[in-house]
Amino acid sequence: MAYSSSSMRRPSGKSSRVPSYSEYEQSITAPPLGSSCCSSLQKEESRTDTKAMAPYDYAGEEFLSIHLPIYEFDRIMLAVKLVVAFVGWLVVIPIMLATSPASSAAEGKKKEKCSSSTSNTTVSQKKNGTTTRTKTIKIVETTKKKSKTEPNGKSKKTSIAPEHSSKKANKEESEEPIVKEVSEMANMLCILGFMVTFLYMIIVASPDNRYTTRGVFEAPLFTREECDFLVDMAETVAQRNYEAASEARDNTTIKDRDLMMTEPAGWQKKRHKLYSTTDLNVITDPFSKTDRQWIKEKLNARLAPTIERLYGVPQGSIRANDIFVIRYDGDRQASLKPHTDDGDVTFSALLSDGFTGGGTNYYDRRNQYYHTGNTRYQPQPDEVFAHVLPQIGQMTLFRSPILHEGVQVKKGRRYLLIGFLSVDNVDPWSEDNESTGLSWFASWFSLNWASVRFKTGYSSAVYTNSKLKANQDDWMAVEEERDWMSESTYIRGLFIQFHSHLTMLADLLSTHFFQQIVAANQTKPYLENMDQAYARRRPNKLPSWFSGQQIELSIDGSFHSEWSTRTRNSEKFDREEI
Ligand SMILES: O=C(O)CCC(=O)C(=O)O
Ligand SMILES: [Fe+2]
Repeated sequence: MAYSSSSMRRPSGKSSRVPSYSEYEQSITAPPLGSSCCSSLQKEESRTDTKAMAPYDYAGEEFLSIHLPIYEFDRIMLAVKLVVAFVGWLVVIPIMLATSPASSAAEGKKKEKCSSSTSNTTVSQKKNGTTTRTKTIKIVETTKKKSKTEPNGKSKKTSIAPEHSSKKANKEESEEPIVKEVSEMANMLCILGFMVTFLYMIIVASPDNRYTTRGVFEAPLFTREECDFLVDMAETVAQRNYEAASEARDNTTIKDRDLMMTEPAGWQKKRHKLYSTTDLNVITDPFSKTDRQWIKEKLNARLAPTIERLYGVPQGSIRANDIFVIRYDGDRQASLKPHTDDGDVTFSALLSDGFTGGGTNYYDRRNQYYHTGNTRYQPQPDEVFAHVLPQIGQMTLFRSPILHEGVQVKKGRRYLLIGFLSVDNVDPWSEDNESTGLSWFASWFSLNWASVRFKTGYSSAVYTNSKLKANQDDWMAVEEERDWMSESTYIRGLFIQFHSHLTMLADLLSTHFFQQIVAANQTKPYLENMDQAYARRRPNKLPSWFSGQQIELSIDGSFHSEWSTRTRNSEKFDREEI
């Protein structure tokens, strides 16, 4: 079975409206499954330039149980629809709505004179003794002097031309302009109509929103054996932490040493300030270089292409804010309250089974907005739109602003590998903030993305402000360091308003759904397929899973801060070269 055979690309019975795919397939020659290149770690030399690759050549496509958008094609269609909406609302409909002045022919002539001598801005007219503001658009109809003129002064044969061409028309002696006018009210309605259409298309009809805002997706990430391996890896790291904490005398040499010594020993308990989990971060906790390499290769081969295919973002635009293993125990930390994550996309892979309870609840927050004034509104159980209890090795992928909670584990242990990911429009590691190739439709025109960026803008403004205040005696005097964002509380206020309103819009307008994109019983062949494809053709730009965990980008794409984890561990970072 060749993985890229065209008949396998789409599940049978699904519409195939994608001309671009046939081109993609022609450019791919795939060795059959089971050929020798199975280890992604050993086959670096077999990787070839990916420039010839199709943008959405996704190895696991044959296992998909849903029809994913063809982003390039759909975005072009969206752009075409936006242009049509623009022309329709702002040109065609105003022309259709334009009427001749309802006044007498003589008055009409007077008006013509007036209009031809003024630009197409608003003018005032005296009507019944009152002054009314009129005419933002004028449409000039020209007629031959000698042509038959109807009693109402309208020409039988008319040609419609915008007002700016009236000069030309006037030059021709034989022509006499008749001005049609669009009332201010009709104009406003057209502009409003365009704005509503524009927002509808961007919010609801864009592939980047339709499939991503409030959808929760499930797909395989690890085999059972790999999950066991990861759990062992995490417990070994915890053991290392515990030993180091035992040797240390107090909290000064090891942060939160006392907590580290409490059960489960060696696990962090206060790493996340607001919604603390019992966890181990792959960077700041002592995972070995081999451990990290192993995780990185799996994420490169399986997670990155899935995110790219699902959300329509280039792999090089993905950067992890935080990747960690989390542990719930029925008799210790057993749950996590409803919250949203710090990033654009979250992945969460289940690494264990044999526990009771657990799973993740995803909330539809729409009701929350109807409880106006109740800022402490608690999400209600009936607002859960998905309770996801996957099989071991399966991951869920969702946009981080979706409200979710870790459901209480009643008995046993539940381990997860979790990542909060950012999708960047500039490459933070390039010298000159190079573009990552992220489309506008997947970024500023995507409600979730834009909403998260505005939050980043807010925190970067607050950060800059507080840093300057802390570091400078007279911070107001440090002209060159102050930036426009840190200057104004209004700007910061605006950022936070944009953030919460865009999140609210996405909550209100998006379809909430859960979708298993690859069936759990396909885990083995699916993962093999993904690994082989990765071994054959590694993309030019890969996500930044590790180094990216320490930085934040400000809204304009420049670096704005380092996480304390980086600051505390800079030596280790340099040494490990991750
Ligand atoms: O336990 C879960 O499934 C959710 C965990 C989570 O949301 C988090 O760690 O941010
Ligand atoms: Fe979370």
